[in-house]
Amino acid sequence: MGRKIHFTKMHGIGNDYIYIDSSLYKIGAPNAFSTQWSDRHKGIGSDGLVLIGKPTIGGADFSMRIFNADGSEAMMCGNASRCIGKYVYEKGLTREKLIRLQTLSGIKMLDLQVDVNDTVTSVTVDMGEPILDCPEQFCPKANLPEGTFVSIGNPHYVIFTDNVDCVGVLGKTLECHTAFPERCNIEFVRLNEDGSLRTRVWERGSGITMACGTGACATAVAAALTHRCGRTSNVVMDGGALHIEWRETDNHVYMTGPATFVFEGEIDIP
Ligand SMILES: N[C@@H](CCC[C@H](N)C(=O)O)C(=O)O
Repeated sequence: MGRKIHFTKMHGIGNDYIYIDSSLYKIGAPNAFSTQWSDRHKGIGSDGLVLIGKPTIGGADFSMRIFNADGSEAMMCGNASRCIGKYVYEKGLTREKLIRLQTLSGIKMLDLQVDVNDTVTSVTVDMGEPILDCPEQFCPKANLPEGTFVSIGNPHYVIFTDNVDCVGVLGKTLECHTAFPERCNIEFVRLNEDGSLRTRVWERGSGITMACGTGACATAVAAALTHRCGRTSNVVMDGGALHIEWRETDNHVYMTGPATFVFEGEIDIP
């Protein structure tokens, strides 16, 4: 017999996901549900599905699993991490403002900024250390535009170009390029006159999205490595901006930005 489950739609500067408290429901086939529910015509409409659960390891308060719109599971999601911080605090699942989130890429610390009305206005996420080594099978001689590979829980290839709108033409081809055996998220970036970084992103498994948190971190790291910026920068994506700091003292990347509730609903599952 079918049942109804409660979901919450949230976005982080336009990167929208369906959030489900998986401690309340058993979601047997999250990959298939992500594809079905993400459909913007026949489903709820989103860039993917996020399950918020109890941690399965010590030292964490909550856990996150993130599925792209094509059903593939990712190791990490920057925008969803911030949304989870707002979700667990404002829905009363915790009173803590420092939250340890278990992800497939390790435990991430969320630092919530809360106003006098007890509303979470922004969240800073310690995204950990960037990994700059290319994947083992990466073939530098492959026919790729020049770019910088940065992994920050998931893989990104950052291309500096004046024409960031080529995301629609090149994104899919580069995501699935033979240089990236596990596919890749692709960022097209232009340095603005004010020093900010205008970025358009093609996400592995979801296509063009309005923003990508890990993509913003990868962009900032690539810009610092190539001396286009210092160690702090504002990354401006289609849906808004994130502040990124690649801290010298611990080599960690810190991402700060908002998180927003959109609506709540119920959906039938078999
Ligand atoms: N939107 C995310 C990243 C989601 C996963 C990515 N598409 C992948 O497959 O690696 C973010 O905000 O970081």
